Amino acid sequence: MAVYTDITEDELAVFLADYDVGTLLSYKGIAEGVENSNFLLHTTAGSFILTLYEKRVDRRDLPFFLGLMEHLAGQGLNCPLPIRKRDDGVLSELAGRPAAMISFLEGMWLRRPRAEHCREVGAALARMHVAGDGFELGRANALSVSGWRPLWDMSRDRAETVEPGLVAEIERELDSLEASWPSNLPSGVIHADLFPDNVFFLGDEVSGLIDFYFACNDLLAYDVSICLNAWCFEKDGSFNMTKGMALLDGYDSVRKLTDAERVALPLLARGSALRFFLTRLYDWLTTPEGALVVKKDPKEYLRRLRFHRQIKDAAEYGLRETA
Ligand SMILES: Nc1ncnc2c1ncn2[C@@H]1O[C@H](COP(=O)(O)OP(=O)(O)O)[C@@H](O)[C@H]1O
Ligand SMILES: N[C@@H](CCOP(=O)(O)O)C(=O)O
Repeated sequence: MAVYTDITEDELAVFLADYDVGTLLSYKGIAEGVENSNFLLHTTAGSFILTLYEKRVDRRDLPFFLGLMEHLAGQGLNCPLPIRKRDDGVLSELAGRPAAMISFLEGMWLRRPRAEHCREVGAALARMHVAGDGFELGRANALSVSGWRPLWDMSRDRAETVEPGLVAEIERELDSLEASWPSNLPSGVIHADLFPDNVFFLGDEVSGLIDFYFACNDLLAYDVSICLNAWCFEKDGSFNMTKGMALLDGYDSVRKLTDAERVALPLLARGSALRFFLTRLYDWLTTPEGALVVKKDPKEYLRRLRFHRQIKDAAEYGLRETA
């Protein structure tokens, strides 16, 4: 589910009066998503997504997220375009929440992506990295290395209920990552959550990227490692090297990874596996039973983290030698 805040037709009519989007024909809540409340609106001018930003989104970040989508769309990337109000602003308020409308993208996300889709995603990620160049606003990544220990501290006391021995293992991992995390790799605007549910396809081609609400400035190759984690493991937990190769080839076809990025990839993949493990662990331990949100299994990312620890060279992900 992701309709935490419901809206009435009357509230919506008042909200829409600030926009030049024709007359409302219908609206409905969208069940998918985790963070915010989303509605699909049909008006005489077309289809739109209305998002009410919920408590985990800091409203001070909204100009970055909305400005970024506008910048990327302006660079030709297929992503939602925030709809401007009559007064030219993009941010509004509805039912006591910050709210915005963005353009509706056609397509659907793939439940069972294949290697050719991974190639497409790699290329789309690289296009986003290139398109992000020149975006004038900045946002630090609260979920990078300096954010992991505070996040862990919020779950630490109950972590062993998930798996005995976890406290010692995660503390060793944090010590190791904190001591060796790179800072001198190419950086820029990253999506930071480019999971299959945030990439739309029409047929076998990417039709759009959505959900920029974790986007920030960070290492570009960290974003690549997030995609390796999110796209290239099978349901049984095994890494699919064909998918890894396709994703990295796709990325390289648009933006070549530097030698330093290639060397750092296993370390970055450990970090990104830990990042999703930690947020899932927190949600796992704090989401009340019976809540309508689907809890994601933290152990899935613990297994990935353990896998990456064994990797000595990015060639094991399918990364080819540079020509
Ligand atoms: N621009 C868009 N065009 C079409 N559908 C969208 C768009 N943005 C969001 N959606 C729909 O809303 C769902 C939730 O959006 P998402 O941004 O992932 O929410 P959350 O940030 O709450 O996780 C998506 O899975 C998709 O079905
Ligand atoms: N991709 C994250 C959770 C964030 O969900 P989203 O619906 O905002 O993409 C995970 O899988 O842990």
